[in-house]
Amino acid sequence: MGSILSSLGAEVEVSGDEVLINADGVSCVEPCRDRVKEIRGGFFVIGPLLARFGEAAVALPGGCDIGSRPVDLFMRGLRALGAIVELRDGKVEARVRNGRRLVAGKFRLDYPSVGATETLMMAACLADGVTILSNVAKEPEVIDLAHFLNNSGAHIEGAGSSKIRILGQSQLHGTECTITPDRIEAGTFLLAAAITRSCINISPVFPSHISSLVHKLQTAGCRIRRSGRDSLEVSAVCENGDRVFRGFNVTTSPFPGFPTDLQPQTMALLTTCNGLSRVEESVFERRMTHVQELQKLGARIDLSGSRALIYGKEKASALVGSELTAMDLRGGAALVLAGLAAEGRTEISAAGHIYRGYEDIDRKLAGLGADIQISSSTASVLA
Ligand SMILES: CC(=O)N[C@H]1[C@@H](OP(=O)(O)OP(=O)(O)OC[C@H]2O[C@@H](n3ccc(=O)[nH]c3=O)[C@H](O)[C@@H]2O)O[C@H](CO)[C@@H](O)[C@@H]1O
Ligand SMILES: C=C(OP(=O)(O)O)C(=O)O
Repeated sequence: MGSILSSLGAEVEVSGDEVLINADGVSCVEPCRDRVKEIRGGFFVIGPLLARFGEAAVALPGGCDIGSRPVDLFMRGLRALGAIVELRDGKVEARVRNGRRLVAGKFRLDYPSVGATETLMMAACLADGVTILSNVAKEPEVIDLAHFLNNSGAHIEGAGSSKIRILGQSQLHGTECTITPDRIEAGTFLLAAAITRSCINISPVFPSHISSLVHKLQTAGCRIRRSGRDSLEVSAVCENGDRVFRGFNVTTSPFPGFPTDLQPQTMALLTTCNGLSRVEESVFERRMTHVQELQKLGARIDLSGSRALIYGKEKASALVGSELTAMDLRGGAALVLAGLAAEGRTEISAAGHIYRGYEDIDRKLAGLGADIQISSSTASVLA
C-alpha cells in the first residue's frame, strides 16, 4: 500500500511500527490522473480517488487464488453514487457524471463484501448528501476504518451494523490512528498453540474479534481465558489434564461468523482431533487447495467441492513431515501449523505467500520454541 500511495505522489515514511503519510503531494489533479492509470494492485483506492479527483482507473484486484473475486458490487455501488464505471482491458475505469463530485445515494449490497463496503464508505465520505449503504460487512476492520475516517472529518454512523449512514463532507483532513490488532494472525497463533498442545499468551488481540474461533477451540477441549483487555491465554490441555481434543464442525461466513481466513489453519488442527469433523467453506468457492497438501502429511480428508470431512487422528503427532506447496496465504499458514505438529521435517515451497499476511512468522514461532526457517521461496519446519 505504501508504494501505491508513493506512486500517487504521497510521502510515505515508515519508522518501526509507525507509518507517516503526507498526502499534500496528491493535490495536483493532472499528474495524479496519469499515475493512477499505471497503478497495479491498488484496486481498493478506486473509491477515495474517484471521490477526490472525479476520476480513477485501477487494475482488477489480485490477491489469493481462492475464487473468482468479482467486482460487480463495487461497480454497481459507485454507479449508485453517480459515477460512470466501466470494465476495460482488465482495468476498472470510473469518472464522476456531470462534474467533479459524487452524489449521495442508496445502495444495498447483495452480499456483505468487506472490500465493497470499505470502498463505498470511503467514496461516500466526499459525496454530496447522505448515503445509505445496507447489508454491509460488519467486520472489525470496517469499524476501524470508519473510526479513522470520522477522526479525519467524515460523518459515518452505523459501522458494525448492517446499515451505514454517511453524511458527505467537502474535504477530509489528516489524523492519527492505531490500527486494530490483526485477529487472523492472533487466531493463527491460537491454533498453533492448540495443534502443538502448548500453552501461550497472545497479545494484542480483542477477544470479541475472534470469539467464533475461541468457542470452537473450547468445544475441542482447549482452555482459553482472557488474560487482559487485549490478551488471551490458550492452554491446550483439557480439563481432565489430557491432550486428546474432540473434533468439531465449522462453516465459514461473514463476521461474526467463523472467518474464512482461519478455515485452512483450523482444518490443520482438526486433522489432529479425535473423531469426524466437517468443514464447509461458504465465502470463497476455491479455498480448499490446502487439502491435498495436508493429505501428503497423512491426514485423512474427503473433499467434495467446498465441503471437507476430516477423519482426525487421536494423537497430535499422527502427521508425518513431507514436501509441500503453499498454494495461497492462509493455506500456507495451515501447512506451517501442520508441519509444527508432524513428526520429522516438513518443507514448504512457494512460502512467499505466507509472508503476505504474517510479518516475521518464523521469528515469532521460533520465539515460542519452533524449529522453523523461512526464505522467500521455502519454509522448513521441524517438529
Ligand atoms: C484485503 C482484505 O481485507 N481481504 C479480506 C476481504 O477480502 P475481500 O474484501 O476481497 O472479500 P469480500 O468480502 O469482498 O468477498 C466475500 C464474498 O463476496 C463476493 N463478492 C465480493 C465483491 C463483489 O463485488 N462481488 C462479490 O460477489 C466474493 O466473491 C466473496 O464470495 O474479506 C474477505 C472475507 O472476510 C477475507 O477473506 C479477505 O482476507
Ligand atoms: C484472502 C486473503 O487476502 P487477499 O484478499 O489479499 O487475497 C487473506 O488475507 O486471507
